[in-house]
Amino acid sequence: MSASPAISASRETEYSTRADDRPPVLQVEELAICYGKLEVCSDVSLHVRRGEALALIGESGSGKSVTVLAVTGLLGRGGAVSRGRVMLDGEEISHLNIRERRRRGLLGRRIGLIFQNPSRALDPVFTIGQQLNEALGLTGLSGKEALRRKGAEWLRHVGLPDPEEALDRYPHQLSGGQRQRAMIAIALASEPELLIADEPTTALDVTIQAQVLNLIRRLQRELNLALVVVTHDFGVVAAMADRVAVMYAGQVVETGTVAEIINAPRHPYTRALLASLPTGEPGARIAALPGSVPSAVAMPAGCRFHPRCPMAIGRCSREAPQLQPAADGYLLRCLRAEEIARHV
Ligand SMILES: Nc1ncnc2c1ncn2[C@@H]1O[C@H](COP(=O)(O)OP(=O)(O)OP(=O)(O)O)[C@@H](O)[C@H]1O
Repeated sequence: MSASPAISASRETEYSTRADDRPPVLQVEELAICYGKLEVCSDVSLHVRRGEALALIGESGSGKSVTVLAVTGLLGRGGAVSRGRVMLDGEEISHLNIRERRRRGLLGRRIGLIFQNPSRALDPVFTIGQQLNEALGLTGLSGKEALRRKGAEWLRHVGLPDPEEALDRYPHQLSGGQRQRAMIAIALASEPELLIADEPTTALDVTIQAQVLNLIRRLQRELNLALVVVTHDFGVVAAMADRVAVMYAGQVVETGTVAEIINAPRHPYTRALLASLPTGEPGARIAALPGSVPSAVAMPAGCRFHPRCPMAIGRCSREAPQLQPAADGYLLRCLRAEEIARHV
């Protein structure tokens, strides 16, 4: 029996335009990404609207970071989009080089970035105020006093104590949590429409993580931003997102609302990921997921997850499943989707 027809991109488009006539802020359609001849992502489709937060989740090596790098145009040496499209507000941007992206204000201006490590994102030789000024300048704001006033306002917005004073500080004069807050202020000061947060709290102390997650979520809602948050942590998904795209081996394997994915996951990979979380109950056993994500040089034939899948049958090693609608707005990539649906 053959696999179902490839419909991922068209279905993503169909679903994404049903509820709201405006194009999504970000729409990624059947994206493939190569480094040299190596295809590290081969079929990524997702979208996010204004006021909505989408989490990208998957184990290390599943392709989350390269997907957001392709969106920002920062794939680096040898990296390129080889198929598919990235659309920002309905305009295709996948083919634009860095110079053209800068000219159109895509980097920093329309797409804000929050990285895992603020020390890498902040420039150590400039004060927080100077770095805020650069972002504010992108909105057309000018004049020393106006910039200072607005800069302090942003630092107050992200909860930095003594915002006026913090403007004159260098990054190394702030604590880790404060640096992360300053980076968030700088990312938002240019008033982007899309905010991308790649593992935004992994480098922070556990006690600070929840505060920073809450801050990003609050600002995303207040500013009605489209947010893509990259994580390997279902706690972050639950705290931050409206919808989730689960990635495995360079593909989206399941996408739906947070409630659908966390309460009633259908893909065997998502189920295994959730089953491997500690429950907190004393003596509870963790069902660990055996094996690891295959590398791009040794991608299994058929379903990429089949060697690790507890539900795999013969055809899973031969047929490559497509991302299919399993319910309204809910997409699943599994050859056994219908059987699974009967048991949900
Ligand atoms: N610069 C690069 N050159 C070649 N291959 C790369 C490069 N960057 C990433 N890859 C490959 O792309 C695949 C996806 O990697 P990616 O970093 O996107 O995964 P991830 O899901 O973000 O993992 P992590 O959670 O560890 O960041 C991996 O197989 C990785 O080895």
